Amino acid sequence: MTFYQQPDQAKKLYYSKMWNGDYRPENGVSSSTAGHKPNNGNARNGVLQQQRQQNRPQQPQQQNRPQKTQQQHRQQQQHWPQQKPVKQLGLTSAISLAEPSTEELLQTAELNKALEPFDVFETQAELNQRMQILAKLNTLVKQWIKDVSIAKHVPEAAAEKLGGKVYTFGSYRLGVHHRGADIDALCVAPLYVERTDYFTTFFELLKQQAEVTECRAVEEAFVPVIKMKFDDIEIDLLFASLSLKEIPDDFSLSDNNLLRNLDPRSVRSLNGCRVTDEILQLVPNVENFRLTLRAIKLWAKKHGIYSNSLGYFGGVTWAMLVARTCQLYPNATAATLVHKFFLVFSRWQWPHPVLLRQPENVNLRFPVWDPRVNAADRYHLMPIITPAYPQQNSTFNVLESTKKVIVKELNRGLSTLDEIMRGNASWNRLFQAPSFFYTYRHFLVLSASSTTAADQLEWCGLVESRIRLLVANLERNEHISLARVNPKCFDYKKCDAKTQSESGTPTAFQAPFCSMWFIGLEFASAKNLNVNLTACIQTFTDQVMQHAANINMLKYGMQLDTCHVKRKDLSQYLDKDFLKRERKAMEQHTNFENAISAKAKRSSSEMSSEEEGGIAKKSRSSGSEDSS
Ligand SMILES: Nc1ncnc2c1ncn2[C@@H]1O[C@H](COP(=O)(O)OP(=O)(O)OP(=O)(O)O)[C@@H](O)[C@H]1O
Ligand SMILES: [Mg+2]
Ligand SMILES: [Mg+2]
Repeated sequence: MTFYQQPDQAKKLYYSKMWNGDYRPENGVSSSTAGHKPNNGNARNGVLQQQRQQNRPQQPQQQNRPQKTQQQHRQQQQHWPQQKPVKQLGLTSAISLAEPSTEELLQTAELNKALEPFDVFETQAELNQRMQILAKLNTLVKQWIKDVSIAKHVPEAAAEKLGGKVYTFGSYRLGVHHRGADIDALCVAPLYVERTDYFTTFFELLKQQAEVTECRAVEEAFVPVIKMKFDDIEIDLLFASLSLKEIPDDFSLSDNNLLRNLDPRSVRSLNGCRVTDEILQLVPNVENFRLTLRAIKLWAKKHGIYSNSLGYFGGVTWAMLVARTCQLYPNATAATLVHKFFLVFSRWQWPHPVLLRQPENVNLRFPVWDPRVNAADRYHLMPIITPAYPQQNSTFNVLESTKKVIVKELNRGLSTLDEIMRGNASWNRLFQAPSFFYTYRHFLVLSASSTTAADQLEWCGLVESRIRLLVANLERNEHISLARVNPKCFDYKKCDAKTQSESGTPTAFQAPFCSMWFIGLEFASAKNLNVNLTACIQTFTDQVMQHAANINMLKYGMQLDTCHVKRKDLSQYLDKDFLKRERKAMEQHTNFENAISAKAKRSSSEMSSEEEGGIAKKSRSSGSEDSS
C-alpha cells in the first residue's frame, strides 16, 4: 500500500511518530566512512578558487601538503575517534565523511570551467553595480522613513535616528546568482511606517527615480511586493514594519521574538531573509555549497524544471536540496556533491519531507507546515521544508505531473553523472537537455495578449502564476498521460508566422503584445487521439478571467487563448531557425544517449550497496531522522 492510499488517520499517526523521532535510524556513520578525517574544507576551496583566479592548471591540494607516510596515515586512522568531534549539521549523521581524492578535486576544477560559458559567474564590475544599486536603495529607504515619520508628527531629531534598512535574500544573498538574475530584497522599517505608506509614498518615490523602470506594485499577493528594474537589474522589494522604534544598521532578523505581534504579511516577507540566513548557517562548507548549487540550478533551468509558480522547484527549493546533500557529505567537493545530489534525490522516497534541521517549537501561532496538525499538509507531494520559523513547504505548487517530470529528470541526471564520473562524458553533458519541442508530438499553445507593454507585463505575470491550474485540469483527463509545461515564455512575433493561415489564427495572436507558453502532451493511448479538451481549457480560461476581474486587474484588450498544435505546425508560432537549432540539438542528444546506454549496459553503477542502503534509510525515515 502506498503512502497516499493510507487512510487519513494512519497518515496522522505516521507523522506523529515521525515528528517524535520514533523512526529515527540508529546513529553513527556507516563503516565506509571510518578512518576519514573531517575537515572544514575551507582551505581546500580557497586553493581551488585561487587557482581559478590565477587561471593556471589545477593543482590538487594534496600536492601542497607534506607527504605522509603510510604509517602516519594508519596512526591517524587509529587516532581518529579521539580527534576533534564531527559537528553534525542537519538532523542525522553524515552518510560519508570522506575527503576528496585528487581526481575529485580535478573534477571540481573541470566543473568550474564548464560553468563559465553559461553566464553563471558575474564579473567584478557587475557585482559592483549590484552593490551600488543596493546602496542607493538603502539611502532612499532611510530618507523615506524619515520623511514619512516627520509627516506623522515624529519630532525631527527622533526621525533622524529611526534608521531602516534594506536586507537582501534569495540567490543574491546566497552568493549563487547568475548574470541577469534578480535581486530579492526586503525593506525593514520601524513601527511608525506602515505597509500602506510603502505602497503609496515609497512606490511613488521609486517611480520618480531616473534609474527605475517597469515599476509595479503587487500589493494583494501572498507576499506583497514592489517589482521594478533598477539600472536594468530586476528587483523584488518586499516590506516589513517591525514593532520597534528604531532599526539600526547592524540589526539582525534572526530572533523569533521579532515576529511577535506582527501581521502575517510582514512575517511572510521576513521569511525569505530568515530562511536564506539559516541555509547558510546549516551547510558545512559554504563555498562547496555554492558551486554545487550553481551547477544544479543551471541543470534544472536547462531541463525545464526551474520554476516554483509552474509547479517545479524554484531557487530556494534547489538550495535546500543541495544544502541537505552537503550535510550528508560534509567534506565532499562540488563535483562529488553534484553526483551525490542526484544519488540522494533520485532515490528519495517522496512524500517523506526534506528538512535541514529540527523544526523549532515556537508558539507564536503562525501557520507552519505540520502534517500532524494540518490535514492539507499530508497531501503535499514533495515536501521540502524551509528551516526558519514559521517553517513552510516550499513546494506546495507541485502537481502529480510536475512531480513525475522532476523525478524523471533526477533519474536522468544520475545516469549522466555516472557517465561523467566514469570519464565517459564531460560536464557539458549535464547542461544539455533534449529539445522540448522534439520530445512531444502534440502541444497546447497558451497565449496571453494585451494592447500595451505595461498591461502585458502584469497580464503575463498573472497568467503564468495560474498555468498550473490548466496542467492540473489536464492531468485529471483520463486520455492524457502527461502534460508538461515548458517554463520558458516566448514572444509571438508576427514575422515568424510565415505560413500562418488567416482563418486558423486565434484572435490573441493579432494583438500588439502576445506571449506564449507551450505544454507538451502525451496521450494515454496512441490510437485514440480524438480527445476533446475544450472543457479543460474553458474551465481554466474562466478561472483566470474571473480571478483577474476579482483583483481588478482585467483591462480592455487582455485575452487568453489556448489551442492544440501538432509538432509539424510549430513553425506557425516559433522562429524557424530556432526550431532548426532545436532539431539539431535533439539529434545530437539522441546519438549521445544511444552511445551511453550501450556503454552503461557494460558497466553498472559505482555506488556501493552499503551507501545505497544508507540513502534509502535517510530517505525512508527522513521525516523521522530529520525532524526527530
Ligand atoms: N515557494 C517558496 N517558498 C518559500 N520561500 C520562497 C518560495 N519562493 C520564493 N521564496 C523566497 O523568495 C526568495 C527569492 O525567490 P526567487 O524566485 O527570486 O528565487 P532565488 O532563490 O532568488 O533564485 P533566482 O536566482 O532564480 O532568482 C527565495 O530565495 C525564498 O527565500
Ligand atoms: Mg531571486
Ligand atoms: Mg525574486
